[in-house]
Amino acid sequence: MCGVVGIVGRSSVNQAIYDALTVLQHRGQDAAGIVTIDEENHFKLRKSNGLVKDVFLEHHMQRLQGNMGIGHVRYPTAGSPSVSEAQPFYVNSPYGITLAHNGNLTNTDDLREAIFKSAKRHVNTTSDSEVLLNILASELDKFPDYPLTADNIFTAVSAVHKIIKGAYACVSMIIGHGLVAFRDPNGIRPLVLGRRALADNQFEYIVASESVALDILDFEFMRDIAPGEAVYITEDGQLFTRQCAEYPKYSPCIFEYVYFARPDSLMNGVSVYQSRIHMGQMLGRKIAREWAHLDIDVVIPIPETSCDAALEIARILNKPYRQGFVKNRYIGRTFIMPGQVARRQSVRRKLNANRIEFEGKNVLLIDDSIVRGTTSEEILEMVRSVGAKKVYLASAAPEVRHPNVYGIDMPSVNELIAYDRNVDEIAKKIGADALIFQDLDDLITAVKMSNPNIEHFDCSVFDGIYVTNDITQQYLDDLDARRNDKKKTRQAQREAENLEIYNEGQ
Ligand SMILES: O=P(O)(O)OC[C@H]1O[C@H](OP(=O)(O)OP(=O)(O)O)[C@H](O)[C@@H]1O
Ligand SMILES: NC(=O)CC[C@H](N)C(=O)O
Ligand SMILES: [Mg+2]
Repeated sequence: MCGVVGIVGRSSVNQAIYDALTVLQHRGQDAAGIVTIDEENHFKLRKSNGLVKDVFLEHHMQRLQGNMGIGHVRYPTAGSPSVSEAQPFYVNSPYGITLAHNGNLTNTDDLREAIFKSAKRHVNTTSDSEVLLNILASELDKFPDYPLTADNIFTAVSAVHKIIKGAYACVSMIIGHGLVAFRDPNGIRPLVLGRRALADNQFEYIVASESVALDILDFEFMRDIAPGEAVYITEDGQLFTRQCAEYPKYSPCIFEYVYFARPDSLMNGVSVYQSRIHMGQMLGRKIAREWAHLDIDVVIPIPETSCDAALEIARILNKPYRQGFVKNRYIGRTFIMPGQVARRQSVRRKLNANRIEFEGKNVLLIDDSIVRGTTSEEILEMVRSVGAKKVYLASAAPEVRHPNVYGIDMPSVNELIAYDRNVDEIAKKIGADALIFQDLDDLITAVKMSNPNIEHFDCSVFDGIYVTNDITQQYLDDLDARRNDKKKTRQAQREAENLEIYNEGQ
């Protein structure tokens, strides 16, 4: 679930983009990149594998000159984790274009072949995002006159919408023009628009995955970019917007609210924090209904994402809420780590149980979701070892039983703990005395409470319904074969020394 940002400013944007990426870090921990356009109309690019704080050293920042730029934090969901697939990507024709992408395309193989045949474009990596950039470039190339008009650019985005499938929230820059951002017709991945007034009543603009990036940079939140909509901000700060999809349909990914997004973000008119409070209310009521016979001493969240829901559950059950785990603040998110060994080890290093809260007690542990079961299995072992009597577990999301194809790296049903298991079997595997999941209808209600206008969500990981209508069993089988954990580990070793054609240096 990567994070993207783009700024069209009136002074240097390097530090602002860096700061935005630090608050989008929770969306991708594997690689980071920034590209700016300097005074001489040259792209200045720095990207590499690693966290934002490690990728950009002072000399890189000094080189990232210019008043316009885009940035990316990566959580790989297609291609390889090699540094050559870190973003933003660059193509030199037409004009020079760079692009950063959050999401995942579902017809990449066809597109790769088609773009080679139709436009003789060779895509040198296995990244879906680089294919996307080449499709956009090829559509922009169809207009003979320079410079491109806003109308040309929107026509190109409309064509892109017709050609590509899947999830995409993109920021892009075209030399001599400005910044272009667009969101797929289902609005699966988030994208927001903001502005900051200058003394002369002109505006600087920002586009970002989450509104938290606007907050910390003192940009005013204008609105979500609509599904299918494109935004074009010229280098001198003129804003153009247009709906470029024929049939846009709001279907945001519900897992953003469950886990991915920061609670202080506002997304599709819904406060992520408030949606988690509502998830806690719905689940709390279900627990009160179905577990009245259980003797619960204390409610304890498994940090960090579940804390907001857990507090509400404790309130509804009228039980004490306790911070039973201490989280190591220097360890990132476990779920978005690339391999199972790393995920398992990092749960241990990240969370430690406070014996005093567990010894001799019947505890109700709350997590926002149980996906592979890595966290729950480790945690259950841990709390037993510090003397918990009975351990009950509740998940603020329903059972995850289907792969994700839209930018969450869950390619293989066999890696999902709820696949082919009922709740009792999952409880047994995890080692819980009792286990309860949120109902999907309740989860949807919880998120919709803040914005009833959203008619539909992408809930594919829970119900197996893919909003792009193009996902076949064959596609899922191929995805599994290509991206399951074992396969990725082998690929990472092989790709480690891949050539970095476009990277400007260390
Ligand atoms: O069942 P699993 O496969 O373990 O995945 C689910 C867990 O992973 C996430 O935590 P993570 O540590 O990534 O981040 P957090 O600190 O934001 O909770 C999520 O919040 C669950 O705790
Ligand atoms: N999670 C994402 O948004 C990933 C973007 C893109 N598919 C990549 O793998 O780089
Ligand atoms: Mg967690």
